[in-house]
Amino acid sequence: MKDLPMPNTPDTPSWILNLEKIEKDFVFHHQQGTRMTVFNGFSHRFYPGNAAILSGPSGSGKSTLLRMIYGTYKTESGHIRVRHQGRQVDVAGASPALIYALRRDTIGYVSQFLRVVPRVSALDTVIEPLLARGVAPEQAADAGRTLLERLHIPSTMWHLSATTFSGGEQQRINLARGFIAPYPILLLDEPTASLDLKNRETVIQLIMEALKNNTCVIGVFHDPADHRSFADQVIDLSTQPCQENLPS
Ligand SMILES: Nc1ncnc2c1ncn2[C@@H]1O[C@H](COP(=O)(O)OP(=O)(O)OP(=O)(O)O)[C@@H](O)[C@H]1O
Repeated sequence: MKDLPMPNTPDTPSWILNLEKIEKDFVFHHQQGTRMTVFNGFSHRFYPGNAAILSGPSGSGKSTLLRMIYGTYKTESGHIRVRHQGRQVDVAGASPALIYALRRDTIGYVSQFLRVVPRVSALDTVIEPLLARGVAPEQAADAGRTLLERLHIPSTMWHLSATTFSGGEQQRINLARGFIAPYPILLLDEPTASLDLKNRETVIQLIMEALKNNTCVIGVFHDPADHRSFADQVIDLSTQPCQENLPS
């Protein structure tokens, strides 16, 4: 798919992410080809410095939408247009190289669970996104230590692999990794689910700082207090059809 240059005119769109008529089905080949439609022509525009919360009942497609924007799930049809390094690109149909570049420079993602790598220290896990951008290791390590301190991970744990960390500790490593590099778009999938009050407050602070830096934050948060504290808009996905279509 060809990338479009960003038009440099007064009409330049101010959106950072533009979902156009996206469709997503899951097909269960081992169950007589049962097809489940999660998105059926969903469109929405997202803006820099804006926080959007995805809401809707369990199964309405909140995580699926984040994974489609991040390029983890394929989009059946429609477009996921992103402003990336002065160009307009489409995640739907993007090459693996473009997905890699988008994830390095433009779209950050904090999933519900940390993918723990054995024998890699917590600090190295956290600073990897900065190293991928060419930041000097000592500068990256300083930034990593600052974030780990803010998220109350004791310094005695920084050089251990997160394999044996508790669920909440792993989630904080995941958050530190997600917030260490600035991204124009930051996707957060229930990032505060297993955190205590003190750490939840730190995460809200980090989100507010990202918003001030013009990041567009799109997230799933179940606590209405989170919605009130920073959300500019709540997008209700419950109106999206979630249907099972048996093959005829
Ligand atoms: N990889 C997959 N294969 C098959 N079905 C999937 C897959 N991922 C998601 N689904 C289905 O898509 C629907 C939406 O799932 P999703 O996880 O996006 O919902 P959600 O709104 O995030 O739910 P929750 O609030 O429970 O986390 C669900 O019915 C789910 O079973």
